[in-house]
Amino acid sequence: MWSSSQASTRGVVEMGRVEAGPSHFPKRPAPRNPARVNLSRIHAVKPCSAGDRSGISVKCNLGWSSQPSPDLRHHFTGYSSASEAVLTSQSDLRKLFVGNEKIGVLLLNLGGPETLDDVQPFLFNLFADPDIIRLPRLFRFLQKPLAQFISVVRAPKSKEGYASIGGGSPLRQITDAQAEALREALCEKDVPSKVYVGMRYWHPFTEEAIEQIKHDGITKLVVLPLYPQFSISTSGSSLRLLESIFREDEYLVNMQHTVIPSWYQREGYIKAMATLIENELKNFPEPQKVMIFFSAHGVPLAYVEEAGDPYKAEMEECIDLIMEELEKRGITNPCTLAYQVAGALSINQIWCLFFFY
Ligand SMILES: C=CC1=C(C)c2cc3[nH]c(cc4nc(cc5[nH]c(cc1n2)c(C)c5CCC(=O)O)C(CCC(=O)O)=C4C)c(C)c3C=C
Ligand SMILES: [Fe+2]
Repeated sequence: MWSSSQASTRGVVEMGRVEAGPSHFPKRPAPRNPARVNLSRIHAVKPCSAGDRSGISVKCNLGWSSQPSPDLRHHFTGYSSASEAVLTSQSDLRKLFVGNEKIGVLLLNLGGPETLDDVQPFLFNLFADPDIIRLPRLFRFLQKPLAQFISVVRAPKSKEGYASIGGGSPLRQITDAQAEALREALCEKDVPSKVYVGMRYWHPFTEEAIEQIKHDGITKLVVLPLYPQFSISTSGSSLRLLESIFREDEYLVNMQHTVIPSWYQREGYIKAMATLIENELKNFPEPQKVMIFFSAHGVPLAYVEEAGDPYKAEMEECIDLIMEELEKRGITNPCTLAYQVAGALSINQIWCLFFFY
């Protein structure tokens, strides 16, 4: 059941419009004491009215209050009880109906080149994203030429990396497997749903997934970025794109939808991470003497310090939770966290690049 305390916690999301741009981020770190939010408890759904063309609204772990009006609490409650349908195959859409509703889940991810020939165009898409390379307003017209330049320069090094892991990114395959596992799990919970994959920078593009969602006549959509922690450069970028697609589209604006902006604090995730570490430690002759080294992707300092990106705070809190879980299991190893060099480029670094090449 919905309660006001749940509604004001992190991860409880109200949808109707996506507001994922940096300008919407409060300039403070994410609050501590996260709530463990259950997917089956998504309740704060705000349908868009026909007149509301503003897209999707993410009331997320950024400390915004998300008090749904009482009549909106019921939007998802019918799902588990009303689902007589048994979904046996993604393609059998007749079995997707729950009452009069067809439920979809859209998994968002980065995407990756599938072959070495894809590397340069993939990099172009990535660097053309203003959430990855942020240029001052005056220089925005340079975004695409710059993306072309950097992608061509970067491609040989990137190709080496992808060649060393078999000639392409495994991300599509892994994400497809996650989608199928999620579909099966939802089916077992009597929530037959179709699960879509929308990548930001390579196939299947988010736009392609959205076309499929419309074609399938989905009436309720859950949007789940596959990044456990929220960052402007990852989930934020995908949600911002989604916002622009929704804003332009009558069908989507009228479709009920909800977003899970981050899920790093979910019990299942924390326990899974702890189990991975616990099992890995067993490979050492003296496990208690091992330092646990967490390696996270870096993001530009300005995102965290100026735009209020909650990524660093969420990452550190996530690690605290994993370490607490390990402690409960009697594992008290020391740990450290390092951020990999963020590829993000500031305008100064871009000038250096031009100068250097
Ligand atoms: C240039 C800026 C970049 C920022 C900011 C950034 C943030 C960021 N990225 C991930 C996760 C992944 N990134 C991946 C590839 C990748 N990322 C960048 C640049 C930035 N990332 C580049 C140039 C590339 C291409 C590879 C390369 O040339 O090094 C991937 C791999 C995708 C795949 O092919 O499977 C992931 C995963 C996070 C989590 C993040 C911020 C939090
Ligand atoms: Fe990246």
